[in-house]
Amino acid sequence: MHFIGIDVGTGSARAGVFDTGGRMLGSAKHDIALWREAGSIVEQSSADIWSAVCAAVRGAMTEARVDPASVGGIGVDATCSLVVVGEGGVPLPVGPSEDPARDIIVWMDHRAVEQAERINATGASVLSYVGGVISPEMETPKLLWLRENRPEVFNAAWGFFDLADWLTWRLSGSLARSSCTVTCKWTYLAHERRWDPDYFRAIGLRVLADEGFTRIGTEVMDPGARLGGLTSDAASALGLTPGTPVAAGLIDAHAGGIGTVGALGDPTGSMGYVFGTSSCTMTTTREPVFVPGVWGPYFSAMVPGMWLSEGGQSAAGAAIDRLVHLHPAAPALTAQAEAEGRSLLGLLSDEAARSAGPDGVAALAHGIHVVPEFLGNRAPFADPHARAVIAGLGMETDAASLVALYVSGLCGIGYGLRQILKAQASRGAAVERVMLSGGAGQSDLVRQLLADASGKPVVTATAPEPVLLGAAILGAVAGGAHADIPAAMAAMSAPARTFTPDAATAPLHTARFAAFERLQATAREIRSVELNPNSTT
Ligand SMILES: Nc1ncnc2c1ncn2[C@@H]1O[C@H](COP(=O)(O)OP(=O)(O)O)[C@@H](O)[C@H]1O
Ligand SMILES: O=C(CO)[C@H](O)[C@H](O)COP(=O)(O)O
Repeated sequence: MHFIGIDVGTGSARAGVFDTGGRMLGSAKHDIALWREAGSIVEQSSADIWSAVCAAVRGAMTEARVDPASVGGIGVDATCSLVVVGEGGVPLPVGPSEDPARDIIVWMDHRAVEQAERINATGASVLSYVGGVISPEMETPKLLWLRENRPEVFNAAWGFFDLADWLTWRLSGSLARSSCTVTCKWTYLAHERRWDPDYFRAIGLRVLADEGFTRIGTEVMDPGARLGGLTSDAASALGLTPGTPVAAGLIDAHAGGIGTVGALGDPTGSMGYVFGTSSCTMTTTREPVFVPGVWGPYFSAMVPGMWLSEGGQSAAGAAIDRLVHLHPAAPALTAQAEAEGRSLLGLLSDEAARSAGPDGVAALAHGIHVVPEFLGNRAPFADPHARAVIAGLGMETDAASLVALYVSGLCGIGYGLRQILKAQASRGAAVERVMLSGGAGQSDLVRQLLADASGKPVVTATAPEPVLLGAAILGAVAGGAHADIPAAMAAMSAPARTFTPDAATAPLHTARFAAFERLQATAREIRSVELNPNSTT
């Protein structure tokens, strides 16, 4: 039997065909469109994503050369973006472009910062299950924005979906939501199996409670639960067999967690770290752990029956990309990388590995320090207004100085991880290791640097695409090949290599981490002075 995993990231849709042991037999990837506009607006199209998914599944099946009749289950993960559709799934325009094709407010869209602030000011009790502070990246502030700014669209909407739930609806016709999506992004209380109507009434979304939550989900299933079978329409679009089991889905980061944290047995000692456009830290606990500024604790949001604490940064791979493009050597090195069939970041990673001397890679940073918070701090400060800080730049324009900037940015990502590990450990959620996945964590240089900067062993998976594997694990459980998610994780995932923190570079990282925290705190202080100029006199 075979299983298909579908992973919709920010930049592309991927699909992979796996066997019961978790071996990937074929995969394919298709880019997806993204519109950015002033006002922190970032939008996508569900129709475009659906075509990319269909093309990716067909491509993966062709490469795997397996019979569609042998596909025993399909699992899906996607970014936690908000899809807004009218009756029967007709796309509705979520933004000022009025383009109905643009029916998705992307997770990183920060248009609802003010709504999030107002929601936080209510002090509603559900907030203690999102780290104490709701983020503008979550869905209820975005729904409130829609209601206040585009009431005709809000009123006309037949359904509001997290992208993974929209995809499982498109595949199976089931309107059931995943306990992952609604718990992490919509304030569903999975530990009590209910919405809190008082919350919706208090924040200005009374209508959703009054209508019995029909537009945001009345049936909630654990990830991996069988939602139904592939509809004939979906089957013909994907080239698969109608009736193939479809599983309740996951947010993409959580699929990365499922694809990695069970590889060494008990998931509670291992933090899943998904390093893609954003970064996500996924920590599983048996009991709820309340860490201010770290999202959760969420029940049954990743491993069913367990609790999850989720941290990370809104811009991670995207922050490194932005950082290196600020440097004057970036255009020439991009052209060189393209001519060599590499990406600029791939070239910089190779160059850093080649140039590192006995003092280690971090020494290449040459006194440059970066707090890469271009899109705010998700955890542990839950501060969407935070911005990046770069200290120590000179007039250099050569390739070595660009490598130095790249390495400093990666160190900053690692120190952000260290800060989250520290905050969680202080509340009783310490972990022994970090299980890495995501497109930005593919090079050994990045892996070692993350271990050195965070101070924790970094473990990679044998799966070339652990996020896709996590999605396929859902399909395997829905298809009955494994009894439950822990059994499927044990059978389908395995550790590959461990990158142990290098003791020789530990003092340098300790010093750089102190500088990181100092710069971060200073930037926070400067912002507060700007906001209250009279407070210093
Ligand atoms: N060598 C590298 N060093 C740092 N970041 C990288 C490297 N290679 C890729 N990235 C970053 O990884 C991200 C893509 O990862 P991926 O998991 O494919 O993203 P997503 O799932 O969010 O679409 C991009 O933001 C890119 O800048
Ligand atoms: O918010 C998230 C998880 O809760 C993710 O960061 C978001 O879904 C985007 O993921 P990616 O960086 O892999 O595209």
